[in-house]
Amino acid sequence: MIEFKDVSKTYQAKEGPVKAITDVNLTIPDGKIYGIVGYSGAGKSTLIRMLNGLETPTTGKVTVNGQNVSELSGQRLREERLQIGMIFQHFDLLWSRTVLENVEFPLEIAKKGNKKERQKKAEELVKLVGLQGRENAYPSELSGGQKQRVGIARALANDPKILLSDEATSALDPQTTDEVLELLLDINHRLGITIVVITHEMHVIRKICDHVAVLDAGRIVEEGPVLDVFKHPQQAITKRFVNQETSTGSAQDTKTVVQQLLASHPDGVIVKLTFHGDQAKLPIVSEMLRQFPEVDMSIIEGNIHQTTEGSIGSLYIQLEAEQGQQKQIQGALDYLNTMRVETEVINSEQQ
Ligand SMILES: Nc1ncnc2c1ncn2[C@@H]1O[C@H](COP(=O)(O)OP(=O)(O)OP(=O)(O)O)[C@@H](O)[C@H]1O
Repeated sequence: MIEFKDVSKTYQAKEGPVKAITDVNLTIPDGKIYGIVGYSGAGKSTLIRMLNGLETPTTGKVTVNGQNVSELSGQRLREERLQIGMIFQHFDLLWSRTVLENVEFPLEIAKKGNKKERQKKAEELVKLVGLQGRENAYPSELSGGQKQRVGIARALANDPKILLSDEATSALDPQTTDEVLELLLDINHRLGITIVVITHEMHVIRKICDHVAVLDAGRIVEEGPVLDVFKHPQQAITKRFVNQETSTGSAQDTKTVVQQLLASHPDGVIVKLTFHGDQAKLPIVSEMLRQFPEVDMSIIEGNIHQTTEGSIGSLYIQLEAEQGQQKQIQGALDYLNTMRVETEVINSEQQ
């Protein structure tokens, strides 16, 4: 388990003190994939560098598996660091070494086994990350995704209990990002390793994390299971992160379509529906239309995303009914609410 207890960190810069982290309390249980999301300068790197003793808290305590990291030094700190693997945005590979030799490197540093044993271990890891056949390639001959796979294999060489991922997919294109994220998920499932993911992309959080903490100007402003945070973001900054993800078209596109629809169908009611978990798989909307046949529906925009805990989706619809049948629209909305679909009337002539 990883624990941050009342942790603050102030750097002494030339221009004066810089408060990078303020009063952070965080518990990361074993075996979970825990995301820390924040914009540039929020303090993400500082936070994870305190986990392996690369930074020490100014006040408070960081414990990893019951051990206060700042109390460690010398050999004990080196041993503790072997329990923590790390992957980086720019891979940080050794360019003059082959794939296999890069993966062997941390084993050499830790003086583990003989050459043959190290090679065997590295071969297993290269296979685990899906790079068999490329053992003798040099980093310059690999794609970005393949380089990050080498980075992951190297980070796992000393069988760490924790893997820290610092913006590990930020330099990759969307498809390669997803492939690397799938690999991290697979490694978490297969090895039971705890993964701490630092990112500025909510997509990364949604794809693989169980839990998320939102870091803003050095403080954790929101924290919880990923699905809960996506469903009910509390803080403005969290809403911004969630909106990065849950809107397929741009907000402006949706607004334009809504305005056009209202101009052409002035009786319309525009509603945003939010579905989560199993609701997204149920035929709730078709059942609503069966129960309220007087109501016509047009779809404006919709999207659905998968999280590790289930799906979350939003659908913008327009509901219309003949004169005298307006009550049916309210009935339809009430029906959706009883099915625990969140409804938000975003524009209507009746309002
Ligand atoms: N060694 C240092 N000396 C002085 N200030 C620092 C130092 N390292 C970081 N900072 C400052 O601390 C704050 C947090 O930086 P940090 O790198 O942890 O943020 P971040 O969220 O990881 O941002 P980025 O993604 O841009 O690296 C920033 O204001 C940064 O300028």
